[in-house]
Amino acid sequence: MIPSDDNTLELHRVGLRYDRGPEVLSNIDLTLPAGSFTFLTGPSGAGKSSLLKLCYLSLMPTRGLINLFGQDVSTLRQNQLQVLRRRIGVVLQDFRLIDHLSVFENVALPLRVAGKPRDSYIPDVTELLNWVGLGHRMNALPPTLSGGEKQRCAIARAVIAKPDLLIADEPTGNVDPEIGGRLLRLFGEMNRMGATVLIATHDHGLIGEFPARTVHLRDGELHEGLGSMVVA
Ligand SMILES: Nc1ncnc2c1ncn2[C@@H]1O[C@H](COP(=O)(O)OP(=O)(O)OP(=O)(O)O)[C@@H](O)[C@H]1O
Repeated sequence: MIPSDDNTLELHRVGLRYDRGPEVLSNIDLTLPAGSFTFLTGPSGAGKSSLLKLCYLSLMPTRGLINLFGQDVSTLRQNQLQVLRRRIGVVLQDFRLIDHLSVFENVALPLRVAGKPRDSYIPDVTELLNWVGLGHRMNALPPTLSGGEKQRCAIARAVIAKPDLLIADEPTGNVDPEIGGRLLRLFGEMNRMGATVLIATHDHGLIGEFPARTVHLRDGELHEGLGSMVVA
């Protein structure tokens, strides 16, 4: 399989249920064009995290089609899905940091997994950690970090390998507005470099500061919000 250069994500009439429960997502049609920036909003329990899981290929839909980077994901084998997943940067609400690795090693992990030699990435990881305000915590272990520091570490790890698709679930939930604005600029920078960006947030202040397409989930159904734009 030759991975496509088209960073588009398309969901067509997608439905999701957990086990034998009710459908938590119904008939979702969503296209994130290559290089677009989109906010996902909706009340608690509406299905935002579930929708993101479909987008970063942690779950497969129970019906409908998902096309990512030009590939129908239902036709791919596990190793092919793994190749696609490496092109996705993900920030989750529970951070998923590796407790026995330092902040530096957590952030460097995607580059290590990609086979990059350590010497080649030390400057980039150091610069990014300084930028997110974690330069002084580089050697700390995650359990000793505050919630906001963990969040910034998770964001740095998600963007270090310059992903083609960047997905974040409430990425500014634990930081003050100033840091939140700074992190959002980092997502904007990734977007400018070509990444397709999808951010789930309750933070309307953040959306107001950064006008972009907003889609709204309510009772498992998607509604289009503001107009669409690519962040310039
Ligand atoms: N692993 C699971 N097994 C069964 N049901 C689940 C599972 N995960 C989520 N759900 C259900 O799916 C629905 C949507 O949950 P989801 O976490 O996607 O919503 P959300 O919009 O992200 O909520 P929040 O804003 O509170 O994080 C809820 O009814 C939830 O109980």
